[in-house]
Amino acid sequence: MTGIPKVLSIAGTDPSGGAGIQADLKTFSALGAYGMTVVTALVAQTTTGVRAIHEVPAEFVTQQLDTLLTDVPADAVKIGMLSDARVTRAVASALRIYRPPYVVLDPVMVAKSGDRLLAAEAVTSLREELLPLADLITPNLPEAADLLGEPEAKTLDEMRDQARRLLGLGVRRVLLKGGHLDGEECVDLLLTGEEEIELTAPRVPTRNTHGTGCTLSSAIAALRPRHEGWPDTVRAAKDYLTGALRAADTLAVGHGRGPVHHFHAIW
Ligand SMILES: Nc1ncnc2c1ncn2[C@@H]1O[C@H](COP(=O)(O)OP(=O)(O)OP(=O)(O)O)[C@@H](O)[C@H]1O
Ligand SMILES: Cc1ncc(CO)c(N)n1
Repeated sequence: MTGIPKVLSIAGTDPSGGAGIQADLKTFSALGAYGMTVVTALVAQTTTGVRAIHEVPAEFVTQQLDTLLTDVPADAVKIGMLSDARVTRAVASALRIYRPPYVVLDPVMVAKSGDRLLAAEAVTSLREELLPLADLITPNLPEAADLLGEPEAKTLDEMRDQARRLLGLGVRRVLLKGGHLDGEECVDLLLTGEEEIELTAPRVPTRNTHGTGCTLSSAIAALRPRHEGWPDTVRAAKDYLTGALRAADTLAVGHGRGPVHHFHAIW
């Protein structure tokens, strides 16, 4: 496409600015996209964890989506925290109506602090209604295990098997993130149905990793309209994230796991 891509994040909030919709907007701006948002939940959280969640009624999520998308079509959509099954279904129904060209689904379930961001009973709706509408899903290892109803992968080989089984659930492409495994490198696996690609980045020695998942999926959505294909886009997005992680220690935000630092990159 030509021009500036208009990219929509459908997600929850983070007042500390490190994760959720705030991280998504920072990522969109840093990568030269025009950011838009539909809020699914207000979350009282910071670098130390989640204190409370105030859910947005599903009807109001639909109202936000209709109001926005009848005026401004999105060139790409990133979906993050959905909170419950009704919101999940509301988002699925809007995707069927408005058919944005690229849909990146980060199946957010549990925050790094261990707090649930998606009701356990909503996993079925996520799997059955939303997964088939996504062009790419970006689960971490616990999320992949939950979607498959299996134990978490502990090795790269187990990751590969699970990524293949996720494709079997009817999703078009899977980026299985290996950030939770140990090792000097962070290896993610991209399965497109045609190719299986290992994406490797050096593990940045920092405890400031709040918002890595949000940043990666947003970077993919921001970059996809201007890149050739998914492998190219995902590589560029991972490079952006690694840079933001390397810059994380220049920030000193909060008493827990601090956020990554978004700066204006050349794309
Ligand atoms: N210390 C690190 N250095 C480099 N890359 C990392 C590091 N930690 C995570 N990553 C990368 O960050 C991305 C997100 O990985 P992770 O598996 O941590 O996702 P996540 O658990 O969904 O994140 P979040 O908790 O923010 O939702 C992946 O590409 C992963 O490889
Ligand atoms: C709103 C929100 N979305 C996603 C995450 C990822 O952990 C978070 N902490 N908060």
